[in-house]
Parts: sequence; structure tokens; C-alpha cells
Amino acid sequence: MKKISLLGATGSIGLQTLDVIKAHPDQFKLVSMSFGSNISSGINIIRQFQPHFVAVKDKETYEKLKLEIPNEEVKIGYGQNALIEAAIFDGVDCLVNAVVGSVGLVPTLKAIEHKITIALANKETLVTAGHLVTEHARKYGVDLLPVDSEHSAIFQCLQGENPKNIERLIVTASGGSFRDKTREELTDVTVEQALNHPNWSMGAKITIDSATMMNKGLEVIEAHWLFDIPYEKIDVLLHKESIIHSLVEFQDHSIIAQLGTPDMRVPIQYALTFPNRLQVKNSKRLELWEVGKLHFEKADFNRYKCLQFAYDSGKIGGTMPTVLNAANEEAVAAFLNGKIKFLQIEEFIERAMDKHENIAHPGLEEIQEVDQQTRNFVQTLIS
Ligand SMILES: NC(=O)C1=CN([C@@H]2O[C@H](COP(=O)(O)OP(=O)(O)OC[C@H]3O[C@@H](n4cnc5c(N)ncnc54)[C@H](OP(=O)(O)O)[C@@H]3O)[C@@H](O)[C@H]2O)C=CC1
Ligand SMILES: CC(=O)[C@@H](O)[C@H](O)COP(=O)(O)O
Ligand SMILES: [Mn+2]
Repeated sequence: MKKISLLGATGSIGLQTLDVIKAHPDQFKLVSMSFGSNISSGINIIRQFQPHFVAVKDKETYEKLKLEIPNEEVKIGYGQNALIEAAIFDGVDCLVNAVVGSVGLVPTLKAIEHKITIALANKETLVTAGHLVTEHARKYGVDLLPVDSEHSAIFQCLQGENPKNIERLIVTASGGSFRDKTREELTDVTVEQALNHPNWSMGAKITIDSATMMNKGLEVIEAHWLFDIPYEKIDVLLHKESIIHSLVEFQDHSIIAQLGTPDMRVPIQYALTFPNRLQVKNSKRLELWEVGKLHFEKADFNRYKCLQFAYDSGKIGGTMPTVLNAANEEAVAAFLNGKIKFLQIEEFIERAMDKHENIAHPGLEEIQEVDQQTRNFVQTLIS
């Protein structure tokens, strides 16, 4: 029985992780969890899965939850320390990090220190401090198992292979909600239009990131750290069907790919059951004859400036990816709240990067300072 801690239980990945846990009660037990402020969903989950510990975002949510869930049933906490307590709760075997944003960084580092396997969906953690997380994982001998569909695909393609034979990673991209629009047509797009992803149903932030192509940029940085591959050997390939979830080319020019219908329960479950595979309930089998054609295009770095910024920040290294991520988080939140226009997301990221004096080998405190300073700077641009 694998004891699971799930951070971000009320989110898109969180709920799909709960589907996997529920489908295999003989394999998994939820022992601790966190959510932000979606209290109705949180209460449902607590009642159904009866975790021993629950962390919520803030005191207000905590007070409301205490009224609904008598303390003797479950221990409740709030804030960053509670998120860490949930991540390292007594007996946890695997942490599923499914929160959104760099808030997931410190809980991940603490879980690694407690030799807890990490199933990582929260890509912002690796973008913000990939060098710290991977160094920590090596030092404590902890596996970082990818949940992100492209990285799960690459991980699956690498099974049985010698990493020395990798020629390049090919990360596929749907192109997002505005893939058929020119840059000129992006001037007045709405939040509602941006949230209409062509292939996946996901949380709001990642859906906007897909539309700006920042999601793919974050995924390039994520792949760099997860698989220790230089940026020059990580390509992005536009593939509008999102059926090939990514590919690996080896030095004999063989390309291995992982395909499937768009269903995040597959990579979630693979991370939790690795190296075994279990059936995924009601998952739709991919019938290629039904699909007919698959389409591919080269990524256009002028059309998708955020992709360029991500490569630039990854190659610069140091605290520049921290700036990229923090600026993106603040700008996307402002766009979702109707405070800025879609194209201002990339504008504010570029200005934050231009302004930043890079720190080459930052420690955790420097990263946290740069993260906060970047957020403060972007807030001055928004207001
Ligand atoms: N959704 C998908 O298909 C995919 C997602 N990912 C990655 O997985 C991560 C989660 O994505 P997704 O599930 O879409 O996100 P959602 O927005 O759907 O869910 C985010 C979760 O994190 C919680 N949360 C948000 N902010 C905070 C905070 N400050 N403190 C504590 N908890 C917080 C939310 O709580 P609440 O809602 O209760 O406020 C919710 O439980 C992201 O990093 C994303 O990039 C990667 C691949 C695919
Ligand atoms: C499901 C998943 O992993 C998301 O990252 C999704 O792949 C969005 O991808 P695009 O950025 O290609 O639209
Ligand atoms: Mn992805």
C-alpha cells in the first residue's frame, strides 16, 4: 500500500490523481493533502478519502474548514508551514505535487530531505530552482517522477535506453487556444477565448500558458532538469492533435514516441505505479485509423515570444528562470483577473528579464528573494 500526500487536491491534476487512488484502493491510500480555498471541493475530498492531515492556503479557509470538519476527524493547518507538513506527513511514501506555482518549491525540497519520492506535476518548482531540486534529489537519492504528459512520455521512451545515446528530446506542443491566430489578431483576445484549449481540460493558469506558449517554454526547462539534457538538444514540435505526447531521438536517428488519447490519468498513474502499468478506468483507447492524419509544424519563435524567453532564460541560468516564472505567474494572474491584455503578459516578462541582474549560483534564499522582487516589479507594471 503506497501512502500518498497530494498537494493541490482540488485542482485539475489533484482530482484526476484522486480518480487514480480511488480506482486502485488496494494500491494507494491518501494520508495527507492540501488545497487552496475551494472549501466545498476540499470537504468532499476529506469526507471521501479521510486523510489524516489537511493544509489549506490561509487562515480564513482554515477557520471555515474547522467549522465543517470536527478536529478529531482530521488535523488541519494553514499557510506554507502546513503545506510542508502535508508534504512530509508521517509515513508518506510518495508526494504528488499538483499545486500551481512556485509555492510548491519548498515542500518539494523538504519531502526530498525526508526521502519521499516526488511525482511532479508542478513544473514551476523545477523552473524556479531546478538546480536546487535536482541536486537535492541526487544528494538524498530520491526519484523525481514526471507527471507532466510530455515528460512522462519522454520518461517512458527512455526506459531501457542508455541516456548517453540520446541525440535530442522533441517536446510536442498543441499551439494552444490561439494557434490559428496571427500576432495582430491577439490584440484584443479575451480571457474566455484564451481558456478554450483545443485538446485538454486543465487549470486556468496552464491553459493561459499554453496560449502564450510559455507552458512549452516551462516544459523545455523542466525537461532540461529532469533528463539532464542541454537546451541545444531540446526541440519543440507543433503537433495540433496532442496525440504524440513527446518523442526521443537517439544517435542512430531512431525516434521513439509515446502516444495516447489526451488523458492525464495515464501519466499520473504511471508515475505512481512505475515501473508497472495498471489499467486506467474508462480511458479511451487510441485508434490511429480513426485519427487518419497527424500534423506537425516547426515552432515559430517570433509568433510565440514566450517560448524564446524561456529558452533564453534557461541558457542564461542562475536566477533568470526564477524571474521568467515569477513574472509569468503575476502577469497571467493579472490577465485572468482582467487587469491586463493578453500581449502584455509577454511584455511584462521581457521587461522583468531585461531589468534583472542575474545571480549565477543562487541558494534558496536568493531564489526566494528574486521571486518576490520580480513579483513586486511586475505588480508596479500592472497597476
Ligand atoms: N491540469 C493539467 O492537465 C496539467 C497540469 N500540470 C501542472 O500541474 C500543476 C497543477 O495544475 P492544475 O491542476 O491545472 O492547477 P489547478 O489550478 O487546477 O489546481 C491548482 C491546485 O493548487 C491549489 N493552489 C493554488 N494556489 C495555491 C496556493 N498559493 N497555496 C496552496 N494551494 C494552492 C488549488 O487550490 P484551490 O483550487 O482549492 O484554491 C488547487 O488545488 C501546475 O504546475 C500545472 O502546470 C502539468 C500538466 C498538465
Ligand atoms: C496535459 C499537459 O501536459 C499540458 O502541458 C498540455 O500538454 C498542454 O500542452 P500545450 O502547451 O502543448 O498546449
Ligand atoms: Mn505538459
